[in-house]
Amino acid sequence: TCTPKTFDYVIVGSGPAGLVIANRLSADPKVTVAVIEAGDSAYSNPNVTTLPKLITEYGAGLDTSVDWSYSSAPQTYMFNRTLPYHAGKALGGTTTINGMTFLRAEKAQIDAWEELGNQGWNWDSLWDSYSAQEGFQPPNEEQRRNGATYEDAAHGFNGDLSTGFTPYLVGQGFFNTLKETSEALGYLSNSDANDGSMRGTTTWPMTIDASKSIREDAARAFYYPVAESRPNLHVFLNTTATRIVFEENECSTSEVVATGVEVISSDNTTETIRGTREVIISAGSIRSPALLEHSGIGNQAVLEPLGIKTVVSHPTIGSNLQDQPNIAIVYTSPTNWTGYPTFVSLLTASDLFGDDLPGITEEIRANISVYAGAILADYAPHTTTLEIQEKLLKHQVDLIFDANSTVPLAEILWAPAGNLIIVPFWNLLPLSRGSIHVTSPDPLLPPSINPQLFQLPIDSFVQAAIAVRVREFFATGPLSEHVTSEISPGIEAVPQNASWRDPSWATWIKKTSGTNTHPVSTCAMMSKELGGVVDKEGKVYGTKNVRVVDASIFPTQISGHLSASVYALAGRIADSILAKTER
Ligand SMILES: Cc1cc2nc3c(=O)[nH]c(=O)nc-3n(C[C@H](O)[C@H](O)[C@H](O)COP(=O)(O)OP(=O)(O)OC[C@H]3O[C@@H](n4cnc5c(N)ncnc54)[C@H](O)[C@@H]3O)c2cc1C
Repeated sequence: TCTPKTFDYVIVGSGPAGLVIANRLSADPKVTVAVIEAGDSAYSNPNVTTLPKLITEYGAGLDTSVDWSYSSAPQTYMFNRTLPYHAGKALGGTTTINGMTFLRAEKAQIDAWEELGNQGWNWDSLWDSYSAQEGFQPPNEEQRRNGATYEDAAHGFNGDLSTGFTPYLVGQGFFNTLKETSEALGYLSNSDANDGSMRGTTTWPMTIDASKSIREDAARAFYYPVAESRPNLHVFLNTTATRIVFEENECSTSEVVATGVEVISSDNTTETIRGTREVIISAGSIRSPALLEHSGIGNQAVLEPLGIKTVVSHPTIGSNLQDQPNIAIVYTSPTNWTGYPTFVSLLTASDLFGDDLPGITEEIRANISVYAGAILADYAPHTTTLEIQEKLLKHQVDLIFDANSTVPLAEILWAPAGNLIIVPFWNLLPLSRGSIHVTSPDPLLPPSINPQLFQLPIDSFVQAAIAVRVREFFATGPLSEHVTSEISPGIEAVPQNASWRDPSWATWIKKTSGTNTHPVSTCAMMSKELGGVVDKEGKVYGTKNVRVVDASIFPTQISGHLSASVYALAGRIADSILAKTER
């Protein structure tokens, strides 16, 4: 049979965003949809489907065929280290390799998206999408005994995306030990972090189909169930989009019109897949800005030296990258722990800094202009202004450092494993800003990924403040009864009573941290005045029919894990595309 090459909608990328949009648009049999995906199907790939039974089994798909396996640019503020940077390359995108943690965001964070020029974007309106998509499978008795709790009001039960607790949840009383310790230290316990109030110690559900003990990636939720019944939905696998093709109109000064996407197939043939209504880019935070740049949409200072003609000038594309650093404290334990841990403490700035909060807040506020200057100095020329950068930082600081803020700033995972308790943790909301830009005219080469972790010293202070709290947990009963000694960083590297300002913390952190690979905001959805790349419906400013819909358009980083909110954001934008076509 002959494959059609003209569709109403062409979607690049089949991650959670691309597949939600494809699913929703192709529900109408009269509408034709193409999805272009550089990777292959991972339907029966055991590195993808198998649920880890132990934390050491986590990440089977990493650095295999379903991972782009990028590296970061050398990190100026981390002794010039280059960090591994994972991103999924398969039907299902990064949900085929991710940790499957299902945690949405803090309500105030999504409400704040509206303040950045996205009228109508707030927690309550996003909730419709969050809950309609979710098919929550409540925990069984054994899981409850091991710490799984939930609230009905925090979940949807009838959606396509199955969520639930791991069948291998660690027992041996670990969660109760953690919870009692957390409460002894004065932190909240949270019976369900998915209702917009994330703070506290809790267990998290995962994107899994608990009934089959299998990973619920984006394709399993939104593609395979409809694939056979929708001949109007066509997926091009092993096919890489190289640039957006525009209508030739030399004299037009108005919005450019996309007519399709140029692709290279696995057999190395180049062709154009035509989209008569829209081209939707869902290639993720790393490749969406790169694809726009290769198509001539971007910052002229980046494009011109590579010989790429600027079709639409967009100085901020690829800038504003926000990612998180990840590091672990490790203790030995006399107990031999088995099972898969999904235990977390989410702490706010006041939980972290306690009595130091007013002082550090004052220091941060006094330095906003300095921070903005440092960010600008690391950006490509002419990206944004000091005034706008200050405004964006102030918006973030207000959310996090207000004395009554409920926004989690720290995520601490508790992972008992064999005779160890491993505790990865991260500053959820760094103020540092990085960038992703193409460095070659060859669209098959990956862009330079530069998260600029620890560009601003405040970010390592936050990371150190978390570390101090983790040590306090281990020194407090009943958790203290389950550990013998600290093996990372160890008191030789960081003295036992080192405060968060102690330089030994900063040294260890910068020498040892990796990235948490939660990149967002490289094509931010914000008002044009603030340097937004897309409007509140994902449409790229200056184009008639190009949208970006994926994690790259998050206006800000969030305290949840990203996939739940990527699904919901895509669902909401699908609503607005459908509402337009019905008009
Ligand atoms: C190691 C790791 C662990 C994570 N753990 C969690 C977790 O536990 N919970 C959670 O919620 N989130 C987690 N995340 C984050 C989450 O999975 C991603 O944020 C989310 O999948 C992003 O969705 P997306 O649609 O924006 O892009 P992606 O899921 O990255 O999808 C983009 C797709 O586009 C394709 N593509 C890119 N360029 C092109 C091109 N030019 N042509 C054709 N196709 C292209 C890619 O191959 C990919 O399939 C994790 C991420 C990583 C890397």
